[in-house]
Amino acid sequence: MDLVSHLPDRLLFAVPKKGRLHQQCLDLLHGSDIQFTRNNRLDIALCLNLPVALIFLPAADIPRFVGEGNVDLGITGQDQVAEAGLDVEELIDLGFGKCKLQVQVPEKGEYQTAEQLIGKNVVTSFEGLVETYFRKLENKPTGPLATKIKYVGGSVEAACALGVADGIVDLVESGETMRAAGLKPIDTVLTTSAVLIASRTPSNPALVATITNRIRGVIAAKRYVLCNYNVSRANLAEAVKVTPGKRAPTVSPLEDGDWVAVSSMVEKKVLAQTMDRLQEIGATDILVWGKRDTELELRSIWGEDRAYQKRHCEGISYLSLSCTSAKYGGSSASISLCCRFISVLFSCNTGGVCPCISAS
Ligand SMILES: Nc1ncnc2c1ncn2[C@@H]1O[C@H](COP(=O)(O)OP(=O)(O)OP(=O)(O)O)[C@@H](O)[C@H]1O
Ligand SMILES: O=P(O)(O)OC[C@H]1O[C@H](OP(=O)(O)OP(=O)(O)O)[C@H](O)[C@@H]1O
Repeated sequence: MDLVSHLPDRLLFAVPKKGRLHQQCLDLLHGSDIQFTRNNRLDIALCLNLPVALIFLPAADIPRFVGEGNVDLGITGQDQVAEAGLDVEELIDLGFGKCKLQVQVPEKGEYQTAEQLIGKNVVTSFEGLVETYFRKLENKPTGPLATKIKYVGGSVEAACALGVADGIVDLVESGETMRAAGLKPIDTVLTTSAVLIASRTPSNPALVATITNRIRGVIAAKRYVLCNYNVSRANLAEAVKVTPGKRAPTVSPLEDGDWVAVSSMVEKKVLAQTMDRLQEIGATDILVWGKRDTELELRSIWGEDRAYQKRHCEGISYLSLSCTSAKYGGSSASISLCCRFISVLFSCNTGGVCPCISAS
């Protein structure tokens, strides 16, 4: 098919061609039934079931193409949108690609605050955001800055060790890269996650709305599970407070007039606590339906600060978990289970103790 002559009829949708956001974007397109086949080495793919052409671009270039109206829709990081400084419409926070743009300095160095970097060498891939940051810090709205901001395209963390920088500004997720480079954070410039963005002048607003709604549905399905349980009418008000749903729960009468069945959407990250609470209230027959998301569920067990643990789980099917729980008389329990069935843990209150994890 002649790609170029087919493009004008189609809504153009830019997705990152590589890097951290690439695979999750492909998963999102798949979940939204946006079907395509991408020929080897081609950065354009025509959709088979919608008048859409996917354009595979570096994440950093996507805000420019969308902001200047050449492309209708795009997925990239909020950091890239802010860095480009162009007017685009942010339609949905997609909830992945979460990280922070941080000021980092050598762990054992002389700098403890960002102010101490004024007049020094700072290396980054985000020149625009870093200039804005130091303008504020130096209280200099216009004119040349005292701080020397130097651009590098990648491996920013190496700049201090190489003697090019006194401090750097770069993206941090788990913190492993910076720790390994002997750096520590001293300030956060912004927090970011992946977003769906649209041009202010899209070629086909109705199709933009259709795709946006499909993606919103996929995101909701990833974030929520459906929780069903039975509860006595006497405890219904309390149970509804615990499971208010997205809008409201569905409550159906049971043949036993004193009891009702409740069906409600629950955010995965609070599912464990929600199930514990429902049990305390006296709900029975608690069943959870929905796609499992191991990363989210692990986070709900270990908490955000244990995010690094998740790395152990990527690409493996089985985990060994052990935890000491007051519920089990302070004894230690070890189990191996398939990632897909990790939700089994939800029925096991870990008593706030962090389980250990290892791949097996
Ligand atoms: N460690 C990270 N964790 C989560 N999200 C990240 C991380 N690093 C980058 N991102 C997000 O992904 C976007 C693209 O960054 P990435 O470094 O993957 O792009 P790239 O430069 O195109 O790829 P590559 O680094 O493979 O050349 C960033 O703008 C940010 O929003
Ligand atoms: O806090 P962490 O989880 O360690 O992640 C942070 C690293 O991830 C990004 O780089 P990436 O690996 O995408 O490569 P790059 O340096 O070439 O951009 C970022 O630039 C950091 O180097």
